[in-house]
Amino acid sequence: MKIGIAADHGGFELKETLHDFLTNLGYEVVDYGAYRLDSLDDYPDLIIPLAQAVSSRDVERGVAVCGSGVGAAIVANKIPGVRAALINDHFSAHQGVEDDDMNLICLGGRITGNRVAEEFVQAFLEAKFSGAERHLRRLKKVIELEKR
Ligand SMILES: O=C(CO)[C@H](O)[C@H](O)COP(=O)(O)O
Repeated sequence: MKIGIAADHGGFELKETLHDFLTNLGYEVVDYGAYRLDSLDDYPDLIIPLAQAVSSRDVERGVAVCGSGVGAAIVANKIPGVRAALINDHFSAHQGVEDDDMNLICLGGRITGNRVAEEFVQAFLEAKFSGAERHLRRLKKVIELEKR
């Protein structure tokens, strides 16, 4: 599975940790930056290219990190086809995929510790959309909203 990853300075160190973690698990990781710690970088400049890659299916899923994960989630969800969520618990990391077909996970580099973040990301990547009729019905309504 090809995974995209991106972070601003608030998430840079966690992104580097997750990049190594995912590579060691055998995922192909595409890094959309930042490529160095720069306290003046702006999360939209890093997260938008990642979200576009998820939307165009250049990568199958995305991992976005900023200081809180909030800005990353806000901007990623502006890109049609992206279903992003800020994740702070293990249940939502997989349930968001199983029920809602979440395709981009957002994390707070200033909130979530490295090992916990690794567990969240692994749960996210190993989860699959259930395809249950009620979830498909709701997903179709979300997709319809994007077309308005
Ligand atoms: O979490 C974030 C957005 O949601 C940013 O990483 C955070 O706002 C950056 O703050 P600063 O420029 O003060 O380091």
